[in-house]
Amino acid sequence: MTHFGDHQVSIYAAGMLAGQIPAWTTDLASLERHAAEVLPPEALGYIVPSAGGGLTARANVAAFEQWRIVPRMLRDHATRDLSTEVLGTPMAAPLLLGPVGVQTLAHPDGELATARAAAALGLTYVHSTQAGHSIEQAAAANGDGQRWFQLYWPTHDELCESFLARARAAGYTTLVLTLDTTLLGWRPRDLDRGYLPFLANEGIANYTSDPVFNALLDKPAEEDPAGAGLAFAGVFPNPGLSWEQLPWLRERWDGPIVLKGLQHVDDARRAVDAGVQGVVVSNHGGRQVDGAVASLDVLPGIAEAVGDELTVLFDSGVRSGPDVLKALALGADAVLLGRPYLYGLALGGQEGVEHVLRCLLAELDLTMGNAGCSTPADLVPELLVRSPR
Ligand SMILES: Cc1cc2nc3c(=O)[nH]c(=O)nc-3n(C[C@H](O)[C@H](O)[C@H](O)COP(=O)(O)O)c2cc1C
Ligand SMILES: O=C(O)C(=O)c1ccccc1
Repeated sequence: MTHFGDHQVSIYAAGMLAGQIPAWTTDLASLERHAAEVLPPEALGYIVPSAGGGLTARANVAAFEQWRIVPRMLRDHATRDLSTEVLGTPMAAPLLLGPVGVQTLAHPDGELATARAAAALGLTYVHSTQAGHSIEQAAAANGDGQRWFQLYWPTHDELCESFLARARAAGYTTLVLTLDTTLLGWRPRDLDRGYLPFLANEGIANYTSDPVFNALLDKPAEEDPAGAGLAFAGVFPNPGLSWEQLPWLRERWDGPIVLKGLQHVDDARRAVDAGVQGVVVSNHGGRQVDGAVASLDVLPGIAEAVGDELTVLFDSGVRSGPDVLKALALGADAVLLGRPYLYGLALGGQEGVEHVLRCLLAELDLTMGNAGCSTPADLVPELLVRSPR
């Protein structure tokens, strides 16, 4: 049982008694501003912005504001327990570190720092296909921790099989198949800078550490980074994917499969028929379809349609403990965090990631307690009312 609130409060209480203030802000909403002060322009320009004019990214955050918590009183919450189990994976809290590519842009330790932070807090690390460190390196950093692998399904079957075999061998238990990025979205901030990390061989470590990928190259990646970048571009976009291909993947991965990026109830119903175990209701943090519906707005409908048959995860716009509470109350079994932990990574590597997670979990724990809730099972729709925006 983990009392994140007590833990965090005691850390800061001890610090305050010693006349210290925390190294970084505990106000997660302002983390982006702090990270912006330390991140190089390319990194900042890649991580922070979203597709188009940012309508969906803003809507994701704003959607949480229309839901308000109705705290309940005199419900003993002296003993609180945030722990849960999702698809057989034990979690200290219903929060995963979502798959984010190219974390080496934020900090040289990149995914290694994130995988270590996740393990230290008993949370699940999700390794991106676009990571700056390889499947095996991140697994070693994650150690005894819990880890899932996110797949961008390459157009090259043998490469896909190789990724799956490596992930399985390195102890990743669940496969997260991302469906919303078969083409990179229209991202003016990257386009205007003429910058894409992959062409500079940032974020293709899983590929350049793969024998099948390397066999596609004329020269080793170290000798010809541009060639490796182009070879990546030859296998990455996969707009031809369709539901008909899912059985192929199902046959090649014997653990749970989660489809990430669903926004429509009918797609969630098809996921049930496809024999997968879960979905992530997500619009990729607004980085793909600008103008897409806010992710939280479609969560209740999807949870109602498939919540009894599939594990329902959620991301896009989670910025605080109360946000996690709201997503769970609206039907999510757990949420994935995106940009906020990247800001922590930028500020302080592993410690920075841990700081963000501790703050978020402490705020969740304290908010739950003050609302009269002791466990994730207490987070039900009746805890919320809808207020005008
Ligand atoms: C810099 C960056 C890189 C990302 N890379 C991936 C990725 O490789 N695979 C993936 O499935 N999602 C990726 N995502 C999307 C996240 O998994 C997640 O859906 C999104 O960040 C959630 O929104 P939030 O940032 O508002 O929390 C990325 C997001 C960011 C910000
Ligand atoms: O930038 C992203 O959001 C992302 O998911 C991605 C997709 C392909 C290559 C690199 C990153």
